[in-house]
Amino acid sequence: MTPVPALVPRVLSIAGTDPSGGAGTAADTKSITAAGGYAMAVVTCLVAQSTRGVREVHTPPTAFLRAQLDAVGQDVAIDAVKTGMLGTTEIIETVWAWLEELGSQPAQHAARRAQVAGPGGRPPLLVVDPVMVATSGDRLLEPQAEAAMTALCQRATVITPNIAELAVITGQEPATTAEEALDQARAWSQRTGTDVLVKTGHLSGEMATTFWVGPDGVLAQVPTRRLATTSTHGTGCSLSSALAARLAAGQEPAQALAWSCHWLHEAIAHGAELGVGQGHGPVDHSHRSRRLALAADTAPWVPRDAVPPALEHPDELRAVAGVPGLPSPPAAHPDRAVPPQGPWTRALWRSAGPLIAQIQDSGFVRALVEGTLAAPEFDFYLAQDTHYLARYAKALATVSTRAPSAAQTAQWARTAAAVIDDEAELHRTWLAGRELPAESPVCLAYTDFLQATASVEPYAVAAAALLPCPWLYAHIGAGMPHPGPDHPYAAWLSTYHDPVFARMSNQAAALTEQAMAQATPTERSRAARAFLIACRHELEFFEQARRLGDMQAGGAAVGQMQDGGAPA
Ligand SMILES: Nc1ncnc2c1ncn2[C@@H]1O[C@H](COP(=O)(O)OP(=O)(O)O)[C@@H](O)[C@H]1O
Ligand SMILES: Cc1ncc(COP(=O)(O)OP(=O)(O)O)c(N)n1
Repeated sequence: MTPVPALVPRVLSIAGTDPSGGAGTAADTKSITAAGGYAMAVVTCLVAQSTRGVREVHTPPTAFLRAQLDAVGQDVAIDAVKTGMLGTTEIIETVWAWLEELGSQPAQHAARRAQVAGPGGRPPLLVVDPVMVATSGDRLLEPQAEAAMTALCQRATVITPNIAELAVITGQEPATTAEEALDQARAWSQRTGTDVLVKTGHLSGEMATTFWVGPDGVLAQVPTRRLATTSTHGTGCSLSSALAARLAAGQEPAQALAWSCHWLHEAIAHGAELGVGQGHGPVDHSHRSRRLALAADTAPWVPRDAVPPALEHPDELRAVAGVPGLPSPPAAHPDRAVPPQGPWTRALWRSAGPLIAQIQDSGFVRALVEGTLAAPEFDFYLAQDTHYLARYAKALATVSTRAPSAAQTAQWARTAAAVIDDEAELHRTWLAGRELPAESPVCLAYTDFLQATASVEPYAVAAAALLPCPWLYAHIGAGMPHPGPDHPYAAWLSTYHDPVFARMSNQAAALTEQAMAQATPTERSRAARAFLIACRHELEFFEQARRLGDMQAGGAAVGQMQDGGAPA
């Protein structure tokens, strides 16, 4: 069957400007694009602002606002509207009137909209970010326009106020806890029928969780760890715009919220690296897409000249540069609990030190260790790891048949048995009763590499290819703090924290050390390449789960396209 392209929802932002690019229409269009939509923007107010605050606001006549809305609305079928800074009552009324009239658009527009969110005359989705005050404390909505903004909120699909805005809309004092904010949102939603995002960025505490609240209470929540950063300019604009795009692509609220919050979290985490401005800096809206572009790079993992063609002495093996484009933390040193077992394994570690540091620093591993990894990402990882362990154990068994002595054969075979009996037990318990999905491309690529290397390459090359898996896991496990009982992945972390696992890793390193010592210089060179390639497979294996949201969103949109006919 010919693949149907994923639907690209057309999302209109109606908001003010920010010439420094962090908030307003600039943030909205970047966020809609990042979330897979086609972004359009109508400007309400021209704001002379930067990361240091607002200097001046110029508001063009509302007749010109109306002219912009008509220009885009009469030409383009709009799948979702997101409003941001509206500034005055007159602007809110102009937008309201235009939204009402949008209901009588030409038929092809309605047909197109029906594909994404069911039939209906009005734009199927209206996300209102009731912007009132900027982080800098500057007002972006006249106080006398708060009533009109509250009325507009009631006709939205979902609103995205911060704590202070929620208080104005619900007529309460600002909440001081998430529970208070949830109560305010639930009561207001019961009265109006409109859903509310409760954002807790302005509260304190370890978590900055975001909740989707409807009349019956919390429909979905995305727990995210609070980041110690000042790069939070425009977070509200960005979240609401990404959400509008994901909803317009056909995602359910829970999925759309999860994607938007995780994407934003990454953008906030890397905002400071942009080095933009001297005040509250912007988030890095493109961090995720740059990461994904990197994952599609076709450059060889281990360049031809990275490893000498023959290795007479361990010192000839130099550190190989890590993955270009990823942050480069200082090269990793082996943990004392899982040290190299001689000069050759020391040289192998040295060659991969920059890459191992990148693996430890990778978004997946960090989120897993700190406990903020989303449950679907962990489940995906664990399911793939289940496939991996089954094939890894077979590769170990294959190497055992090729070992030069009975003692070495027995050691490899015992490791194979331990992988199946002990390590995979965690997976069996976690995934009990659930159907295992098929192997991912990344899992297949890694396990095919291991099984082929174990079968046909010289013994030392096979041993070196199999070593990164236990060594990296034992290294990560040994270096992390003991997980507390509330850690969602405590069972996983404890498995790799366990001294029994460290012993297994040390044994694999000792066998590889012996094999390298007895190998020819050319075999050692191939072994070093195999070790580096396996380390890189480990990085890919961890990071694949962080592409999960995109695959699911594509699937949802494709389904709707097939049911709804061709795009307009
Ligand atoms: N320091 C932070 N660390 C992590 N996430 C944050 C942080 N500050 C804000 N966020 C996230 O940014 C989004 C916007 O939150 P908030 O700051 O409450 O609203 P606004 O930007 O509209 O004032 C929320 O999803 C929140 O979780
Ligand atoms: C033009 C414009 N619109 C909105 C804001 C406020 O954006 P927000 O996302 O709430 O971000 P901060 O308040 O965190 O900056 C703005 N500054 N300018």
